[in-house]
Amino acid sequence: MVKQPFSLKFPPLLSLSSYPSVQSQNLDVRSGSLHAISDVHKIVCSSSWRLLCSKSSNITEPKEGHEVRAQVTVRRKKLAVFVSGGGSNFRSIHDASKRGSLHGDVTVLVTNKSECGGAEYARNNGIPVILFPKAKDEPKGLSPSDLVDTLRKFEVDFVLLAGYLKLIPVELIRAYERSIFNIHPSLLPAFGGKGYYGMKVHKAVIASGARFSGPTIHFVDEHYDTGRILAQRVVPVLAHDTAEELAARVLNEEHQLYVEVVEALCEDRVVWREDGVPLIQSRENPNDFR
Ligand SMILES: Nc1nc2c(c(=O)[nH]1)N[C@@H](CN(C=O)c1ccc(C(=O)N[C@@H](CCC(=O)O)C(=O)O)cc1)CN2
Ligand SMILES: NCC(=O)N[C@@H]1O[C@H](COP(=O)([O-])[O-])[C@@H](O)[C@H]1O
Repeated sequence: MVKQPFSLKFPPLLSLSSYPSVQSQNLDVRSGSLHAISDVHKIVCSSSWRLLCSKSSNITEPKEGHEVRAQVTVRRKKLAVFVSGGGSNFRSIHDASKRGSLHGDVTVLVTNKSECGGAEYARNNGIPVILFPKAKDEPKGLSPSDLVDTLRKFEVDFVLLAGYLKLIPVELIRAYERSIFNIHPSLLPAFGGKGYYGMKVHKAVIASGARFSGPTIHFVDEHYDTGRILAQRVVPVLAHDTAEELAARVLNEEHQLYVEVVEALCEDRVVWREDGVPLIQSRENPNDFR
């Protein structure tokens, strides 16, 4: 679950102890010197930040103008990805996990199309595949509460929808509060909702005369595409674009954007502004949010 590590009041207070997955005993900080701790993520704190740490740590207040670098161990996250088609976003996320840029692992794939490209890729990479919901003509399948129980057994932290075309049931929404995300191929709230998926989205964008489009990543709530927007990228819609050309341009940005967002999720860098808007804290500069 995306916790509220701190509310964004300036000067922002970074309370490590509010990071649920932080083991403060791994905190070993001296101004200017860092000790390598496996799976370490550095939080650079300039003097404008006050680092409130758990009692057991021995952080000293930064001298004026000094940087304090805190190293904390963030627990590696477990990811469930939901697909219905080719799974190129799923593969991008899995690639980032394998190359080490993403502090998490895809531990299970969920699909309503057991023979789709994403499911085949998962089976070829040793990732368990779960069918949900079953097709009407299939004998038995998981109920929504069975699905929740199964994801709990896999100790899933975040649920990532990537081209999944069925409505996520409210049981899962409630069980994974603020922990289910979706990527949509338009600049929501435009061109979203029931009936807007795949090429239908790009055809509607072109027909509308819109000059820009791009992917949106948002929190998932009970309705299609109405959850809080977390990240977007913009691409031009060219005068003579076909839907396929626009789709390819948007998809290229999707692959990069989803990896960036999931990296932030796995490093506990998603925070909530006081008005309820979620923000992503920059990995390089903790004073930078977008
Ligand atoms: N509870 C939620 N479930 C899902 C969401 C969501 O935001 N909340 N996002 C969708 C993904 N999506 C857009 O990003 C989307 C997918 C499918 C549809 C749609 O109209 N589906 C058709 C059925 C299509 C099919 O079975 O082939 C329909 O429901 O009639 C709209 C938007 C994933 N789930
Ligand atoms: N409304 C949902 C929707 O249209 N999702 C879109 O399906 C495609 C899946 O591609 P992929 O299977 O190659 O990741 C992606 O373009 C994604 O934005």
